[in-house]
Amino acid sequence: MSINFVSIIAKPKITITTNPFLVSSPLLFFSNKTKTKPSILTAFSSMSYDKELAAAKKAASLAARLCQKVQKAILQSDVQSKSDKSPVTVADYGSQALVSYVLQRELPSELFSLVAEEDSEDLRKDGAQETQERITKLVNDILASDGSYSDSILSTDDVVKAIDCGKSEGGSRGRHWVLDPIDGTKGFLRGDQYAIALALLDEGTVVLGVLACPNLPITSIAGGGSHHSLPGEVGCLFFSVAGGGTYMHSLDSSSAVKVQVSSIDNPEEASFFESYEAAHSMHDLSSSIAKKLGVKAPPVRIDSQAKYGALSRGDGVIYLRFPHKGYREKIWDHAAGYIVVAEAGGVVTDAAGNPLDFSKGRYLDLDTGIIVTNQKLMPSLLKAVRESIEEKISSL
Ligand SMILES: Nc1ncnc2c1ncn2[C@@H]1O[C@H](COP(=O)(O)OS(=O)(=O)O)[C@@H](OP(=O)(O)O)[C@H]1O
Ligand SMILES: [Mg+2]
Ligand SMILES: [Mg+2]
Ligand SMILES: [Mg+2]
Repeated sequence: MSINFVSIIAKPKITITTNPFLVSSPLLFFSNKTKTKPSILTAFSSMSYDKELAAAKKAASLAARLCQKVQKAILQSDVQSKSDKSPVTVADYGSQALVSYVLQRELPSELFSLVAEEDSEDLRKDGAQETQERITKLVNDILASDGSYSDSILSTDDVVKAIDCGKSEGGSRGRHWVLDPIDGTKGFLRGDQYAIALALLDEGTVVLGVLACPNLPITSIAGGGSHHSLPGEVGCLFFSVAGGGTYMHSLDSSSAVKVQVSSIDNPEEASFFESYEAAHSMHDLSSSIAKKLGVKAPPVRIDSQAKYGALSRGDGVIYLRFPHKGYREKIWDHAAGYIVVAEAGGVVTDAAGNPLDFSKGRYLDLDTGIIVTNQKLMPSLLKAVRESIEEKISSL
């Protein structure tokens, strides 16, 4: 059953559409070069983030459970709605509230700073009380099912406050958690891929990342260009700490395996990932780059940072992302994916080969786009990217 998006009628208040899980408002839709030096990495590798990692894994796993519950209900509902703008659902809010709350409960002694995608502006408007209550019930139900914090049941006010903890500006000083409560909301609504993406910045560097991908198959998706009707067991959690490698386990277990990016160095054998949504990345540009490189396989289009997770375990070798002119990338769309790939031996740069700099606040300032591959393929990929961009510019 396909779920389309809700058309946005210009009402300045929360639009609870016929789909009770989709919350949207016009305002909300608008809410939308520094390499990790080896010396810094070495310094971090001797630093322990054990407590933070355990808290982040717990937070992301519970948020994944909340999203799975809502996605099941969305897909069982018979609602058709439509929009060409960015959607938000009760699961985005619920996931953000849950992660914010769990991190603060698990790490009570730390100064808490969270840079996250959602805020409660629209939830505070007239008519949004019912939505607030639905989100609060979801959060309390997940906490109760886990048996955590049975001493406290959250009020709607607690939930709204937990969401609003995500307003931090981040930056190059101190520690900041970085969260995308549902990355790939459009994929989530289609029943496809999405991720709960949580990272920790320490002095401007990503030092920890957890990517929960509830719909990603446990086994490789290599060779499968389709994101639909995924067979077999699904639900993966990737996690990395700087200097410690990347690991993955099923969302239903905690027995982790170390993952590594593909070592393929012949582009003819390489496959590449790109956004499912053509509005999020220029598919014509990636196709010209792939052709120049000699890539034979068609692009694998999947939503969200699940692309970084899949690449970190070698399901594909290249990820190309070229937003249309004027779009500014946000740090929560890449921080967790970046460290998951980097710690698995991959390289993530902008289109000019500059490392991504997560220390500049809520946005990433970068040249043209983001490219990801293994160390061996990066030089030829950069050359193909440069040439294709030059050709595109001269053809305009
Ligand atoms: N115009 C435009 N260009 C580039 N990127 C955009 C654009 N609009 C949105 N976004 C962001 O894309 C996030 C979804 O990630 P992907 O693009 O990898 O997924 S998808 O395949 O396109 O669905 C998506 O993340 P979520 O909002 O968390 O779903 C957005 O932050
Ligand atoms: Mg969004
Ligand atoms: Mg996102
Ligand atoms: Mg999101």
